[in-house]
Amino acid sequence: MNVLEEIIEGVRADLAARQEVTSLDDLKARARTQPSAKDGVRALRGEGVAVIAEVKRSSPSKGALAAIADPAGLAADYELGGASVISVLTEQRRFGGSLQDLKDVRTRVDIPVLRKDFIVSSYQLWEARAYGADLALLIVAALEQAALVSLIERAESIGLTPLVEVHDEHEIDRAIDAGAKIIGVNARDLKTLKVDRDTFARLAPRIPDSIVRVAESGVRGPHDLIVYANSGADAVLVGESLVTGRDPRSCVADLVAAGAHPAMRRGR
Ligand SMILES: O=C(O)c1ccccc1NCC(=O)[C@H](O)[C@H](O)COP(=O)(O)O
Repeated sequence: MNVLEEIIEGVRADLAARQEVTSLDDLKARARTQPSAKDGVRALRGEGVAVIAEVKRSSPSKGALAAIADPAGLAADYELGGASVISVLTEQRRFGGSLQDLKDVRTRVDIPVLRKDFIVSSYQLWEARAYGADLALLIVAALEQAALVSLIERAESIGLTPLVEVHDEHEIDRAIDAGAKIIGVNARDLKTLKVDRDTFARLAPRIPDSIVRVAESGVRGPHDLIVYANSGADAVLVGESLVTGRDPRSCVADLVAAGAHPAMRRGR
Protein backbone atom coordinates (compact mmCIF):
# COMPACT_ATOMS: atom_id res chain seq x y z
CA MET A 1 0.00 0.00 0.00
CA ASN A 2 1.39 3.48 -0.83
CA VAL A 3 1.09 6.52 1.47
CA LEU A 4 -2.01 7.86 -0.23
CA GLU A 5 -3.75 4.50 0.06
CA GLU A 6 -2.78 4.24 3.74
CA ILE A 7 -4.12 7.72 4.44
CA ILE A 8 -7.38 6.93 2.67
CA GLU A 9 -7.82 3.69 4.59
CA GLY A 10 -7.68 5.70 7.84
CA VAL A 11 -9.95 8.39 6.40
CA ARG A 12 -12.59 5.78 5.51
CA ALA A 13 -12.47 4.28 9.01
CA ASP A 14 -12.85 7.71 10.66
CA LEU A 15 -15.63 8.62 8.22
CA ALA A 16 -17.56 5.44 9.09
CA ALA A 17 -17.28 6.30 12.80
CA ARG A 18 -18.64 9.83 12.22
CA GLN A 19 -21.48 8.47 10.11
CA GLU A 20 -22.50 6.30 13.09
CA VAL A 21 -22.87 9.44 15.19
CA THR A 22 -24.34 11.99 12.75
CA SER A 23 -26.88 11.14 10.07
CA LEU A 24 -26.63 12.65 6.61
CA ASP A 25 -29.99 14.34 7.19
CA ASP A 26 -28.67 16.03 10.33
CA LEU A 27 -25.59 17.21 8.46
CA LYS A 28 -27.69 18.58 5.61
CA ALA A 29 -29.89 20.44 8.08
CA ARG A 30 -26.81 21.94 9.70
CA ALA A 31 -25.32 22.88 6.31
CA ARG A 32 -28.53 24.72 5.43
CA THR A 33 -28.14 26.95 8.47
CA GLN A 34 -24.79 28.24 7.18
CA PRO A 35 -24.54 31.54 5.30
CA SER A 36 -24.06 31.08 1.54
CA ALA A 37 -20.59 29.90 0.56
CA LYS A 38 -18.13 32.53 -0.65
CA ASP A 39 -17.00 32.39 -4.29
CA GLY A 40 -13.71 30.46 -4.40
CA VAL A 41 -12.96 31.18 -8.07
CA ARG A 42 -13.40 34.92 -7.57
CA ALA A 43 -11.12 34.89 -4.53
CA LEU A 44 -8.30 33.36 -6.56
CA ARG A 45 -8.72 35.44 -9.73
CA GLY A 46 -7.73 38.88 -8.47
CA GLU A 47 -4.81 41.03 -9.52
CA GLY A 48 -1.47 39.38 -8.81
CA VAL A 49 -0.88 35.93 -7.40
CA ALA A 50 -3.30 34.82 -4.69
CA VAL A 51 -2.01 33.11 -1.56
CA ILE A 52 -3.85 30.16 -0.03
CA ALA A 53 -2.42 29.90 3.48
CA GLU A 54 -2.68 26.56 5.24
CA VAL A 55 -3.30 25.54 8.85
CA LYS A 56 -1.06 22.46 9.04
CA ARG A 57 0.10 20.87 12.31
CA SER A 58 1.92 17.83 10.97
CA SER A 59 2.39 15.81 7.82
CA PRO A 60 3.37 12.32 6.71
CA SER A 61 6.51 13.72 5.06
CA LYS A 62 7.79 15.87 7.94
CA GLY A 63 6.00 14.66 11.10
CA ALA A 64 5.18 17.38 13.66
CA LEU A 65 5.50 20.89 12.22
CA ALA A 66 3.76 23.22 14.71
CA ALA A 67 1.46 22.71 17.71
CA ILE A 68 -1.06 25.41 16.58
CA ALA A 69 -3.10 25.71 19.78
CA ASP A 70 -5.20 28.47 18.22
CA PRO A 71 -5.93 27.68 14.55
CA ALA A 72 -8.42 30.55 14.30
CA GLY A 73 -5.79 33.01 15.57
CA LEU A 74 -3.31 31.72 13.01
CA ALA A 75 -5.91 32.06 10.25
CA ALA A 76 -6.68 35.61 11.38
CA ASP A 77 -2.95 36.42 11.07
CA TYR A 78 -2.93 34.93 7.58
CA GLU A 79 -5.92 37.09 6.63
CA LEU A 80 -4.22 40.22 8.01
CA GLY A 81 -1.15 39.31 5.95
CA GLY A 82 -3.30 39.39 2.81
CA ALA A 83 -4.14 35.72 2.19
CA SER A 84 -7.01 35.19 -0.28
CA VAL A 85 -8.13 31.81 1.07
CA ILE A 86 -7.41 29.81 4.23
CA SER A 87 -6.78 26.07 3.83
CA VAL A 88 -7.63 23.94 6.85
CA LEU A 89 -6.35 20.38 6.94
CA THR A 90 -9.09 18.41 8.66
CA GLU A 91 -7.55 14.93 8.43
CA GLN A 92 -6.77 13.81 11.97
CA ARG A 93 -4.44 10.81 11.91
CA ARG A 94 -1.54 12.12 9.83
CA PHE A 95 -2.12 15.88 9.81
CA GLY A 96 -3.54 16.48 13.32
CA GLY A 97 -6.50 18.45 11.98
CA SER A 98 -10.24 18.34 12.71
CA LEU A 99 -13.62 19.65 11.70
CA GLN A 100 -13.51 21.74 14.87
CA ASP A 101 -10.46 23.54 13.40
CA LEU A 102 -12.52 24.26 10.29
CA LYS A 103 -15.41 25.61 12.36
CA ASP A 104 -13.11 27.76 14.53
CA VAL A 105 -11.35 29.23 11.49
CA ARG A 106 -14.66 29.90 9.72
CA THR A 107 -15.98 31.90 12.65
CA ARG A 108 -12.86 34.09 12.77
CA VAL A 109 -12.07 35.05 9.15
CA ASP A 110 -14.08 36.68 6.36
CA ILE A 111 -12.18 35.24 3.39
CA PRO A 112 -13.12 31.85 1.86
CA VAL A 113 -12.04 28.68 3.68
CA LEU A 114 -10.94 25.44 2.01
CA ARG A 115 -11.55 22.03 3.58
CA LYS A 116 -8.33 20.16 2.77
CA ASP A 117 -8.85 16.46 3.31
CA PHE A 118 -9.04 13.19 1.44
CA ILE A 119 -12.63 13.33 0.23
CA VAL A 120 -14.09 10.06 -1.01
CA SER A 121 -17.78 10.55 -0.19
CA SER A 122 -20.45 13.20 -0.62
CA TYR A 123 -20.98 12.93 3.16
CA GLN A 124 -17.63 14.74 3.58
CA LEU A 125 -18.82 17.51 1.26
CA TRP A 126 -21.89 18.04 3.42
CA GLU A 127 -19.60 18.06 6.47
CA ALA A 128 -17.43 20.69 4.77
CA ARG A 129 -20.46 22.93 4.21
CA ALA A 130 -21.93 22.22 7.64
CA TYR A 131 -18.68 23.35 9.29
CA GLY A 132 -18.47 26.47 7.14
CA ALA A 133 -16.13 25.63 4.25
CA ASP A 134 -16.48 27.45 0.93
CA LEU A 135 -14.13 25.22 -1.06
CA ALA A 136 -13.27 21.52 -0.83
CA LEU A 137 -10.22 19.64 -2.13
CA LEU A 138 -10.81 16.70 -4.47
CA ILE A 139 -7.72 14.61 -5.26
CA VAL A 140 -7.93 12.99 -8.69
CA ALA A 141 -5.49 10.21 -7.70
CA ALA A 142 -7.86 9.17 -4.91
CA LEU A 143 -10.99 8.88 -7.07
CA GLU A 144 -12.33 6.86 -9.97
CA GLN A 145 -13.51 9.14 -12.81
CA ALA A 146 -17.22 8.55 -12.14
CA ALA A 147 -16.72 9.42 -8.47
CA LEU A 148 -14.73 12.55 -9.39
CA VAL A 149 -17.48 13.77 -11.74
CA SER A 150 -20.17 13.07 -9.19
CA LEU A 151 -18.30 14.75 -6.30
CA ILE A 152 -17.61 17.87 -8.39
CA GLU A 153 -21.30 18.06 -9.31
CA ARG A 154 -22.41 17.48 -5.71
CA ALA A 155 -19.93 20.04 -4.34
CA GLU A 156 -21.18 22.70 -6.74
CA SER A 157 -24.82 21.84 -6.09
CA ILE A 158 -24.37 22.58 -2.39
CA GLY A 159 -22.39 25.77 -3.01
CA LEU A 160 -18.83 24.48 -2.54
CA THR A 161 -16.11 25.31 -5.05
CA PRO A 162 -13.99 22.21 -5.74
CA LEU A 163 -10.20 22.60 -5.93
CA VAL A 164 -9.23 19.59 -8.02
CA GLU A 165 -5.71 18.32 -7.34
CA VAL A 166 -3.54 16.66 -9.98
CA HIS A 167 -0.01 15.26 -10.28
CA ASP A 168 0.45 14.43 -13.96
CA GLU A 169 -0.87 15.00 -17.49
CA HIS A 170 -3.43 12.20 -17.35
CA GLU A 171 -4.90 13.56 -14.11
CA ILE A 172 -5.13 17.06 -15.69
CA ASP A 173 -7.13 15.62 -18.57
CA ARG A 174 -9.39 13.82 -16.10
CA ALA A 175 -9.89 17.01 -14.07
CA ILE A 176 -10.77 19.03 -17.19
CA ASP A 177 -13.15 16.33 -18.47
CA ALA A 178 -14.83 16.27 -15.06
CA GLY A 179 -15.50 20.02 -15.25
CA ALA A 180 -12.95 21.42 -12.78
CA LYS A 181 -12.84 25.23 -12.60
CA ILE A 182 -9.82 25.30 -10.30
CA ILE A 183 -6.95 22.86 -10.76
CA GLY A 184 -4.15 22.52 -8.21
CA VAL A 185 -0.90 20.95 -9.39
CA ASN A 186 0.71 19.38 -6.34
CA ALA A 187 4.50 19.30 -6.52
CA ARG A 188 4.44 16.64 -3.78
CA ASP A 189 4.10 13.14 -5.17
CA LEU A 190 1.54 11.64 -2.80
CA LYS A 191 2.99 8.16 -3.28
CA THR A 192 6.68 8.96 -2.61
CA LEU A 193 6.13 12.30 -0.75
CA LYS A 194 9.00 13.85 -2.74
CA VAL A 195 8.55 17.51 -3.76
CA ASP A 196 9.57 18.41 -7.31
CA ARG A 197 9.03 22.15 -7.90
CA ASP A 198 9.49 21.69 -11.65
CA THR A 199 6.23 19.72 -11.85
CA PHE A 200 4.11 22.89 -12.10
CA ALA A 201 6.09 24.37 -15.01
CA ARG A 202 5.84 21.06 -16.87
CA LEU A 203 2.09 20.60 -16.38
CA ALA A 204 0.62 24.13 -16.29
CA PRO A 205 0.58 24.71 -20.09
CA ARG A 206 -1.88 21.82 -20.36
CA ILE A 207 -4.43 23.70 -18.22
CA PRO A 208 -6.62 26.13 -20.24
CA ASP A 209 -6.62 29.83 -19.25
CA SER A 210 -10.30 29.56 -18.34
CA ILE A 211 -9.34 27.37 -15.38
CA VAL A 212 -7.67 28.80 -12.25
CA ARG A 213 -4.18 27.30 -11.84
CA VAL A 214 -2.93 26.71 -8.32
CA ALA A 215 0.66 25.65 -7.54
CA GLU A 216 0.62 23.50 -4.41
CA SER A 217 3.48 22.59 -2.06
CA GLY A 218 7.13 23.49 -1.73
CA VAL A 219 6.82 27.30 -1.46
CA ARG A 220 9.64 28.33 0.92
CA GLY A 221 9.30 32.06 0.29
CA PRO A 222 8.75 34.79 -2.33
CA HIS A 223 11.33 33.33 -4.74
CA ASP A 224 9.36 30.09 -5.14
CA LEU A 225 6.11 32.05 -5.61
CA ILE A 226 7.73 34.10 -8.38
CA VAL A 227 9.01 30.96 -10.12
CA TYR A 228 5.53 29.40 -9.98
CA ALA A 229 3.92 32.67 -11.15
CA ASN A 230 6.29 32.89 -14.10
CA SER A 231 5.08 29.42 -15.10
CA GLY A 232 1.44 30.57 -15.01
CA ALA A 233 0.25 30.13 -11.43
CA ASP A 234 -2.79 32.24 -10.47
CA ALA A 235 -2.37 31.15 -6.85
CA VAL A 236 -0.03 29.24 -4.56
CA LEU A 237 -0.98 26.97 -1.66
CA VAL A 238 1.50 27.23 1.21
CA GLY A 239 1.67 25.27 4.46
CA GLU A 240 4.96 24.27 6.04
CA SER A 241 6.94 27.49 5.54
CA LEU A 242 4.12 29.52 7.14
CA VAL A 243 3.51 27.34 10.20
CA THR A 244 7.24 26.95 10.91
CA GLY A 245 8.11 30.61 10.20
CA ARG A 246 8.56 33.03 13.09
CA ASP A 247 5.86 35.47 11.99
CA PRO A 248 3.10 33.90 9.83
CA ARG A 249 1.45 37.25 9.13
CA SER A 250 4.60 38.81 7.68
CA CYS A 251 5.50 35.57 5.84
CA VAL A 252 2.12 35.79 4.07
CA ALA A 253 2.53 39.54 3.50
CA ASP A 254 5.93 38.94 1.85
CA LEU A 255 4.38 36.37 -0.49
CA VAL A 256 1.44 38.63 -1.31
CA ALA A 257 3.78 41.56 -2.01
CA ALA A 258 5.89 39.42 -4.37
CA GLY A 259 2.73 38.24 -6.14
CA ALA A 260 1.40 41.80 -6.46
CA HIS A 261 4.49 43.08 -8.27
CA PRO A 262 3.52 44.62 -11.66
CA ALA A 263 5.67 41.99 -13.43
CA MET A 264 3.27 39.34 -12.07
CA ARG A 265 0.18 40.89 -13.73
CA ARG A 266 -0.77 38.81 -16.67
CA GLY A 267 -4.09 40.44 -17.62
CA ARG A 268 -6.29 37.84 -15.96
O1 LIG B 1 2.45 17.33 3.33
C1 LIG B 1 2.55 16.09 3.21
O2 LIG B 1 3.50 15.42 3.67
C2 LIG B 1 1.49 15.32 2.50
C3 LIG B 1 1.61 13.96 2.37
C4 LIG B 1 0.63 13.22 1.75
C5 LIG B 1 -0.48 13.84 1.23
C6 LIG B 1 -0.61 15.22 1.33
C7 LIG B 1 0.37 15.95 1.95
N1 LIG B 1 0.24 17.31 2.09
C8 LIG B 1 -0.88 18.05 1.69
C9 LIG B 1 -0.49 19.16 0.83
O3 LIG B 1 -0.75 19.07 -0.33
C10 LIG B 1 0.25 20.31 1.43
O4 LIG B 1 -0.13 20.44 2.77
C11 LIG B 1 0.06 21.64 0.75
O5 LIG B 1 0.19 21.59 -0.61
C12 LIG B 1 1.10 22.63 1.33
O6 LIG B 1 2.40 22.14 1.08
P1 LIG B 1 3.69 22.70 1.83
O7 LIG B 1 3.69 24.19 1.66
O8 LIG B 1 4.84 22.07 1.16
O9 LIG B 1 3.52 22.33 3.27
